[in-house]
Amino acid sequence: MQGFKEVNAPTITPPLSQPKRSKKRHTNLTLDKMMEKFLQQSMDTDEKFYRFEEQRLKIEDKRREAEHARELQMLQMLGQMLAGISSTVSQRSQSIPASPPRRANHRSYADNFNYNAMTATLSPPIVIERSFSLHRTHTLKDMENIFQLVRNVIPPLTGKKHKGQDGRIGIVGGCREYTGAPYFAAITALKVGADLSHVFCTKDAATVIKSYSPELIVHPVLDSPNAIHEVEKWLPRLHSVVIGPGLGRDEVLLENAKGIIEKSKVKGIPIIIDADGLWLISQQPSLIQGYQRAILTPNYMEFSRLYEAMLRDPVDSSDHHGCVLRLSQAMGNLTVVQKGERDLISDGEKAWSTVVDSLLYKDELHHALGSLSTMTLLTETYPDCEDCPLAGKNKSILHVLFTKHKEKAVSVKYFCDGHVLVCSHEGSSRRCGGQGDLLSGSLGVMAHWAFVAGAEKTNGQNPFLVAAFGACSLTRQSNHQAFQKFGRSMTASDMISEVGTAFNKLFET
Ligand SMILES: NC(=O)C1=CN([C@@H]2O[C@H](COP(=O)(O)OP(=O)(O)OC[C@H]3O[C@@H](n4cnc5c(N)ncnc54)[C@H](OP(=O)(O)O)[C@@H]3O)[C@@H](O)[C@H]2O)[C@@H](O)CC1
Ligand SMILES: Nc1ncnc2c1ncn2[C@@H]1O[C@H](COP(=O)(O)OP(=O)(O)OP(=O)(O)O)[C@@H](O)[C@H]1O
Repeated sequence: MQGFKEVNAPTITPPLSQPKRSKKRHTNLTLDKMMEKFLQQSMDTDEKFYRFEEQRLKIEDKRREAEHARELQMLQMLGQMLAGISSTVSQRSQSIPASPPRRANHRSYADNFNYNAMTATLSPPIVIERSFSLHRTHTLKDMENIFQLVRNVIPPLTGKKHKGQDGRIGIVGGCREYTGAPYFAAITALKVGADLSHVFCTKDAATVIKSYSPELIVHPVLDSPNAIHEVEKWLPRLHSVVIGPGLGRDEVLLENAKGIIEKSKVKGIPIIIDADGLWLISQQPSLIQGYQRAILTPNYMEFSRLYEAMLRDPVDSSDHHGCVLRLSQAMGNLTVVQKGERDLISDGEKAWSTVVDSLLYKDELHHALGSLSTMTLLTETYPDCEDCPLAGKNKSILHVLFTKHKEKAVSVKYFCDGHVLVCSHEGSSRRCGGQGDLLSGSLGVMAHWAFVAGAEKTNGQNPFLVAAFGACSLTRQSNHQAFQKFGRSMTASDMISEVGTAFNKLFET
């Protein structure tokens, strides 16, 4: 009260002539009125304040709604994108602006999509990441990205190098029956750009192979009693070994090849396993299982053999991508190149994609991701996730982590089929023998190049995937060029003559 009087003192002017009592009454009346007035003013002010506050909240709500709608829209885009990917067989058609690579894990592929910048700062950001298409198909831009990674790992030709620096490759194979295969692989390695190419073969194959080419260094040791030791002596000088072309199935030779693989693993040398080397692996997978510097290059037959040995199931002909992925995983994430009409390449890595959001309510989330009909809820156990409305979808995997009150999804993750890189570069319909040997020889060189190039050159990606893509496209391009010239009479030797120009066409631009 005291404060009230003081505050209002200047407005009170009681008449001086009035008796004390009535003056008091008058004063009381005035005070009552003033009190009433004050209360009224106070109420008005409060009302004004609340009206203003209400308006402010409305605006805030609208802003949130708009933001929310934007985020929902983005999730829908994601849904459409994934639905498109799973249903499209020939062309991926998104043209989402790529931001600097943001990898879901250390192996995920280029062109990750990061929508961070598209989200407002007021809400926790939505992050949609997807690793490089490594899925069914690629846009031209995606393909160009991988070609660029291959180009990055090719060592420049300079006057400062000495012989051997650009690659010393060993081919383990060549027996009485098969002399062409190791020759094709070894000469291709040279034509691609290796400096030295060694062939470790049996005694009776050696002279024949030497007669094909003076460029090759041929060691007639593979059937000698101390074969493993003889090859081991050379291993410190080799950058990679290709095991299998023309090796045959002789028990002694396979046993020696096994010993060479073991010695190479100890030295950490990249190993490419092809042809009869794959036969050996399908008998004893543990020999190479888990050695991630190995690349397996099976044709369809070799792939089936290995798949059945590892997964105890026949190949699922309706899911080639999944089979390649599973075989690679079963082998401990080795790089697998399944050769064929389209070469399928995988290191078994799955690509996590993530959507993070704190605004989406369950039903909205369900709606937004409704088009992800090819997805499955990840069966990871999140305590708050059991009544997730997205459960039961098939194919890829999704996990949703709700807040404590199960109202808002704070984290959504889905998963693509995994990394399956497809090389469908144009080759030809000619299927003469020896093309796989060209591939393994060129892969021997490219695996070394990519391996030593470092993560910066491969954009942090698995160098063996980059090498495999490079070797597959080169083989197919050589095939294409040779077929243009020779048609049905084209042979592996004709392809070898094209390796140089094919290489220039693809990589020296
Ligand atoms: N000039 C040389 O010296 C050359 C030597 N070479 C060397 O020969 C060795 C053995 O190699 P490989 O491929 O013939 O043996 P392997 O895997 O047992 O196949 C056997 C049978 O499997 C089938 N088949 C094959 N591919 C298939 C496919 N894609 N899709 C479906 N089926 C397929 C086909 O069966 P068919 O159709 O005859 O019934 C085939 O006959 C090895 O050391 C290699 O390096 C070669 O490099 C060539 C040049
Ligand atoms: N149907 C096809 N169409 C186009 N290219 C193909 C086809 N099949 C295989 N290729 C290409 O030929 C290359 C060799 O694959 P192929 O299946 O002939 O290997 P392989 O049987 O191991 O060969 P090799 O005769 O040397 O043992 C692969 O890189 C692949 O790109």
